[in-house]
Amino acid sequence: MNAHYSLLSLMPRNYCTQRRCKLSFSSGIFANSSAVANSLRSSEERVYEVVLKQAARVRKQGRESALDLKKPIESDWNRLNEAYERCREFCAVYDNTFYLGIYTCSFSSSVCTLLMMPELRRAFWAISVWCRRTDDLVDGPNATYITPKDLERWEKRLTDLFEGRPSDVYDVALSDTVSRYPIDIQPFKDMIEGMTLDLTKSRYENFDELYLYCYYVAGTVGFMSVPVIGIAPESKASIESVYNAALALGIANQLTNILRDVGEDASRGRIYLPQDELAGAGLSDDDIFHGKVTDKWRSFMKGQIKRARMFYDEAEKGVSELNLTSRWAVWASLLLYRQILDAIEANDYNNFTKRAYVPKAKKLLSLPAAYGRAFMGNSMLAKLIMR
Ligand SMILES: CC(C)=CCC/C(C)=C/CC/C(C)=C/CC/C(C)=C/COP(=O)(O)OP(=O)(O)O
Repeated sequence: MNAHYSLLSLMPRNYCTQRRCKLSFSSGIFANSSAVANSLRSSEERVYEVVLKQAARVRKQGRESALDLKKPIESDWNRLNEAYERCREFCAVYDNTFYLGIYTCSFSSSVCTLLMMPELRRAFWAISVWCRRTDDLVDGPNATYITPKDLERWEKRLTDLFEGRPSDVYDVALSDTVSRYPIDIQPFKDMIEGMTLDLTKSRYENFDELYLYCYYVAGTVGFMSVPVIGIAPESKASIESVYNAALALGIANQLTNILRDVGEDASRGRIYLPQDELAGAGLSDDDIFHGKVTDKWRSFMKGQIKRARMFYDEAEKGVSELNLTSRWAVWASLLLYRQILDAIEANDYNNFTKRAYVPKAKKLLSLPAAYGRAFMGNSMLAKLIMR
């Protein structure tokens, strides 16, 4: 394990890799194979390149939410308002979803959306709609008919809208959003890549593979969001560190999602848990398909939950660097989604037949807690009161 550490720390500039390495290895549960460490480096390196690319773009256009208030001609305003309104309606229909949890938050899209400024909300609606439509290609009613070729077409549409040639009303809104904020196309392309994986892959050999998948389907959302939210003008943090935290939140959310949905995914023949770690815990695919909660399973789950929490801890470091106006919403989504892990524990790790969920009352209680974190900062006192 130490050898992997030093190998990884030899890499120049790679703040992310070294930090993530700690995240992945410090619990000591995932450190038994050099193949894991080597491939871990490659996934993280790949993702870190996106962090650098995004940070360079933000540096060029400004750290704060770079809302470009250029006024289009009046008829465009109407067209745009109509497009954003359609996105809002679309999001309302998908009320229970988590995409950009900061405004959907599963229990009431309106509550968390209201925590955001109106312009930001519109941008998030547009991004959410695109993410949801992308996800629906492989998870929606037509999923069985979707081929990699269709995803290629979807990517072509994406390029078009980034170049100002939207194909439909939802794309009109997103095309406007990406022209106003320093949003790079790469996370969007990567999300499509994640959907391609969902079409072709139902097992993940090790955490390195899973990490990349989590980046594709959820870390990307963090990269799409921060350019809209913006970094607080008073923040001294590097842009890269804020993007790392955003990435960590996406990964944490997705890991939580995976741990919550083990039974549901298994019923579709999918296992998103690292195969080598399952084997290391003396578990097999069959154990998952049979869905029996044993001590082996509990102990395996404890390790997985511990790792997810480490990603949340990593994410926490960046939330306070975001623009104050949106911090509350991000805290709310973080605190809410993290509680799903507590719910899995409360279910005695039965994520085969029991869905872990956070009761409404608890969710509501998270809002003042999030408010405290956002406005009282990260002090020990705030943490104690607000947990
Ligand atoms: C921390 C910092 C610096 C910034 C925040 C950056 C943000 C907003 C990151 C959010 C990332 C995010 C919300 C990713 C979505 C991940 C996810 C698990 C999506 C799953 O969605 P659904 O499958 O609809 O979930 P539910 O099944 O729970 O409805």
